[in-house]
This record gives sequence, C-alpha cells and structure tokens, in this order.
Amino acid sequence: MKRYTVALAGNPNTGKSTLFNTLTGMRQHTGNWAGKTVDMAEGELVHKGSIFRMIDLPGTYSLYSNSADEEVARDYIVFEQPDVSIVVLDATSLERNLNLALQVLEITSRVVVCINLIDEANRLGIVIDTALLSQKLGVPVVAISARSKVGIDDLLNQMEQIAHGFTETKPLQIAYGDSIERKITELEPLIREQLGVRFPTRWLALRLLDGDQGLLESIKARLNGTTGAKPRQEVVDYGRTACH
Ligand SMILES: Nc1nc2c(ncn2[C@@H]2O[C@H](COP(=O)(O)OP(=O)(O)OP(=O)(O)O)[C@@H](O)[C@H]2O)c(=O)[nH]1
Ligand SMILES: [Mg+2]
Repeated sequence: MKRYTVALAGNPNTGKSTLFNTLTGMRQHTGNWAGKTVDMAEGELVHKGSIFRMIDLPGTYSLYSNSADEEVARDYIVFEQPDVSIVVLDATSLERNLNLALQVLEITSRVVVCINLIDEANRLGIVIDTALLSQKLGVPVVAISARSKVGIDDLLNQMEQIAHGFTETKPLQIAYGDSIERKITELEPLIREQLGVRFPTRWLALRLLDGDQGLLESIKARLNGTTGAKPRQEVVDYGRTACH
C-alpha cells in the first residue's frame, strides 16, 4: 500500500479537529476554547488502497513566527513537506480565512482548499462558487461540513488525486510590486546556494525580507539536526477509518 502524509492547516476554530476525527474515527478533542489544538495530533485512514497519515495542526492566522502554534504549523508544512496540505476554511468568514490559504499556496502546490461549515453558510444564505474559487486559486476547492459529514468523499478523492500527483495545480502567486520582486530575484540564487532547492525559495526570500528571525532559527536548528517537534502519536485504528 502507498503511504502519504496529509497536514490539516487553518485558522483556529475552523473545524480541523472535527474533520480529523471524521476522517480517522479518532477522538481528538474539539470545541471552542477548551478544545483548542495546542500540539499536533496524528492518525491514519485508508482510502482507495492507500494509507493517509493525517496531521491535525494547531489553528493559526498566519505562518509567520508570531507564536509557538504558528511555528509548529509552519515548520511542519515547510520542513516535513507533507504530500498534501488541506487548508480548512470557515465558509462564514472566507475573506479572513483565505489569507492563510494564500500563505500555504506560497509554500506548496500540493494543496486542497477545504471550505468547512458549509451547513452554517447555507443557513446564513451565503453562496460559495467553489468552481470559480478553484479557478482563481489554482488548486481544488471542496465544500464540506465536517460535523454533518457532508462532502467528505469529494474531499478524500481530491486529496488522493493530489497525493498521487494526478491533479495539476497552479497555485495563485501574489505579486508584491517591482521593488520587492527585484529583491526576491536577488535573494533567490543566494538562498539556493545555501540551502539547495529543498525549501520553497520564493517564500523563504519573502520571509527574509520581512525579517523573520524565528524562521532563521528554525532553519539553523533543522540544519544542525537539533529540532524535533513531532506529532503526538495517537492509537491507530484501522477498523474505524473511512474506507472507500
Ligand atoms: N456547524 C458546524 N460546526 C462545525 C463544523 N465542523 C466543526 N464545527 C464546530 O466548530 C467548533 C470548532 O471545531 P474544532 O474541530 O475544534 O476546530 P479546530 O479548527 O480544530 O480548532 P483549533 O484546534 O482551535 O484550531 C466546534 O464547536 C465544532 O463542533 C461543521 O461542519 N458545521
Ligand atoms: Mg483543533
């Protein structure tokens, strides 16, 4: 069986752990404040003959170095390089949530945008054109309700297609204007010289221009082999996984 890793990223309280539980059949704590995920949790599911190791990341508004949560989520996506990153958005506050999606798209092209709480959006009369959004973002967009288990099959299929490399994506890249773009172009070869191409060069250049000291520390620790935020291991329960 092929094995893949899948990260669940998103703003706080967008239903990542609820989705994680729905997908893995596990009981990661959920809720408003009390259920906040402070660490990473990990579980597995089987879909169409492949094993997907799901990583439930802490909720973050960005992937800078503003908090330990942001560093945990960022380091996982940048350094562990999951086969798929699912960005979970709250359908009732898309504008705010899309900020994080754009940041993830700067780091990796293997992304599925998952619009959760679609039941709540429907109740409020909010209509989301997922096809148009997918066209604009350049990656698959799926609308779900993790709590009511709506849209889960569609999400799993999109995740699987990205994992296998069957879906061609073209992530939206933000253009930052001439002076910043010039600096990015200057920095990129220097970064490649130091780090090769294992990390997303353009994104690193942007973070350096922003003076992200925390990221530099993380890279140094990584290069010295002294880092080690590892997902909390949960009991793997194949019997209750979503098999299709
Ligand atoms: N109406 C509705 N509520 C949902 C849905 N999915 C999750 N919720 C609720 O949203 C709240 C937050 O869910 P969590 O799964 O804890 O959110 P989270 O993204 O893991 O939160 P953090 O770990 O803090 O980032 C809970 O009260 C869930 O029951 C959904 O599809 N519809
Ligand atoms: Mg959570």
